[in-house]
Amino acid sequence: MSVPSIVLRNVSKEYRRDQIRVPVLSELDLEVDQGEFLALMGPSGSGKTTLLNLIAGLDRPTAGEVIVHDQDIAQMSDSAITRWRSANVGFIFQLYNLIPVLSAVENVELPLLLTRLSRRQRRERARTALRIVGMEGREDHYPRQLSGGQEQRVAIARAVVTDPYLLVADEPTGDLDRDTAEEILGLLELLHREFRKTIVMVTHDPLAARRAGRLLRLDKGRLVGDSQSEPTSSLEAAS
Ligand SMILES: Nc1ncnc2c1ncn2[C@@H]1O[C@H](COP(=O)(O)OP(=O)(O)OP(=O)(O)O)[C@@H](O)[C@H]1O
Repeated sequence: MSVPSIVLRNVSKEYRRDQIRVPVLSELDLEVDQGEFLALMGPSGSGKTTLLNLIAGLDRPTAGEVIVHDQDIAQMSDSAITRWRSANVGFIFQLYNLIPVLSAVENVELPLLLTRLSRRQRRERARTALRIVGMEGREDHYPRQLSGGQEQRVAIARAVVTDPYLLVADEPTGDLDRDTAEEILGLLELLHREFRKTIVMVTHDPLAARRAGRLLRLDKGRLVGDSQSEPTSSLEAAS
């Protein structure tokens, strides 16, 4: 069961602003097992989003290796990494990032435009994804007609519609009230438990972090803690 699917070895990341080097992550080692649900916490500016972007192949380290399923994604060409990302990673953001002029089902279909699926197959898959996140019957609604929690459900459907093995979530409940946040966390748990998705979630919310199987803390670009949190069993919110 504990097969590391993501391995970061001696990873450092710095940005350059004008001539000034801004070190963000330093000599970081991390293993994430296949099917693990990992939460990342830490003060603002500690490098959480930077680390998430490296894991998801959105950015490259300045030094070190980022090995995902035995491939060093830091060494891939830009086009290879784009293909890899669209097949393997689903993204969930704090502010949902839905396209306002597209309906729920059209938003969910977007990642499938890069595949060879027919229009009909795309629509079918998008409907299935919406059903899984509890949005059956809302396929033709536009984002402005949905609540924040419903928008996030649609965004999660869009993240899973290509059946990626990895979901990265950056503050997925940051803009939601407590009850809605719990529903969204229940949905992430469902995807983790029932669909065996590996999930890496950045959060400032200790209650959200507790839903994950493991919690890591970043401080000034270094991983400072590694604790098992108590998994919860509330799947009812997603049913
Ligand atoms: N593209 C960039 N160019 C230059 N500096 C950057 C860039 N992206 C991030 N940084 C800097 O890297 C540091 C870490 O940023 P990051 O967004 O990873 O932190 P974070 O822990 O996710 O913060 P928050 O909790 O506020 O979202 C910050 O000092 C930020 O200003």
